Amino acid sequence: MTFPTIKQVRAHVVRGGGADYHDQGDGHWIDDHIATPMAKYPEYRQSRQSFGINVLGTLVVEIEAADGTVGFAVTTGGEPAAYIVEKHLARFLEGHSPTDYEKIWDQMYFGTQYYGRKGLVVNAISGVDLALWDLLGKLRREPVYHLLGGAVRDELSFYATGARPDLAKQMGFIGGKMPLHHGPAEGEEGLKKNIAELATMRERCGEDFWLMFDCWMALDLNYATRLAHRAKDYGLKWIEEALSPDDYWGYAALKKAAPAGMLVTTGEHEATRWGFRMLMEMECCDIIQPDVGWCGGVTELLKISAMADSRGVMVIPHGSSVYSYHFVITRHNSPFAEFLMMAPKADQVVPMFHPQLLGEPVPENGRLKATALDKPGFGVDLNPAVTLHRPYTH
Ligand SMILES: C[C@H](O)[C@H](O)CC(=O)C(=O)O
Ligand SMILES: [Mg+2]
Repeated sequence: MTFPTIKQVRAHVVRGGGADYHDQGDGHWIDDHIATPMAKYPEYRQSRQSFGINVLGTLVVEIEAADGTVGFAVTTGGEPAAYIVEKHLARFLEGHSPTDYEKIWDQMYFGTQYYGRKGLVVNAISGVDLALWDLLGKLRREPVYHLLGGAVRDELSFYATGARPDLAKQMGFIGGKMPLHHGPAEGEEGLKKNIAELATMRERCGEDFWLMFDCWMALDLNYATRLAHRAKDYGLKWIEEALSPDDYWGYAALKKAAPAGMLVTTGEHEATRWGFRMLMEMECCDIIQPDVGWCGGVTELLKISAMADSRGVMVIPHGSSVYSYHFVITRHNSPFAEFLMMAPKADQVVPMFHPQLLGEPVPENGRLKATALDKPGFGVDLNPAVTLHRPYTH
């Protein structure tokens, strides 16, 4: 069977929400005094945008085949990632078959290894990889989840990330992950406030609802251990990304020091099979949370997930919208998924990558049927109302 070869790869930049979900307007819960590694500087404590969390914007990668079919994907990376895609990665695709995604991934990774390996470059590689899977699905007229082995369950169930787990419970989600608002620089007072917020949510949500803290790399081992032990009284299910992603030793120690039954999770800022191998071999966590648009794309996630499965580690991707949904539905060791509440007050369900995608499915009553994914590729279109800017060509 012959497939049309890849004619052109294009990279665009878009501002305003979407895959760069931290790029929101004023008054959004996601930018309201959240603990970060920059919170030790008082001038950067109130707003993550103040230190540049949204500086990159969304990267849109389009891959056009010789027959005119276009696959696309969105991720974070903006203009610098667009440069890498156009000036460096495109050469490994154009003129080749879209079925050769293993070879293409290998060439993208090893062709950039001398300046890449993690972060922005792997975001760019992920964007290309996801656009390639979208193209393959469109050419084969099948949803990506069919190409990954098919659904292992009829529906996805979701926990919600946002400032209002109590509202998430009413909306049918299985749990609520709250941002941690105060880090070590705010001392004992801040720690008490964190615990008070958890206590309030436990009171409102009842005993059995999952409650988690997202610590966004903000803590040190001592603070994280103390937080975990105080949070145990309120049934905290997991403590997420407590430490720097480079501190594998700290995570291994935290996992040992955490109260029995409380899960330690991390990995949204980790990348590739080698990064996740480190997390797993060092026994850093109970759940790994690769972002599909940052870890290397679906091609790499398949390898990460197989490794995790063999060790009894769950893979619950960070955010990632449709790129997560098509993956999670195919994997036994990914029993549920994350839904990021992007409504400014976390009081209603809106598509995670709004407004960039058309047809982006959302959970109803905390669930999404596999059949909602039954469209070619990742099943979404680029919203024509969103302005694309192509800063580089090749
Ligand atoms: C809420 C967190 O600080 C962050 O914005 C999102 C995240 O880490 C997650 O969804 O997980
Ligand atoms: Mg997180």
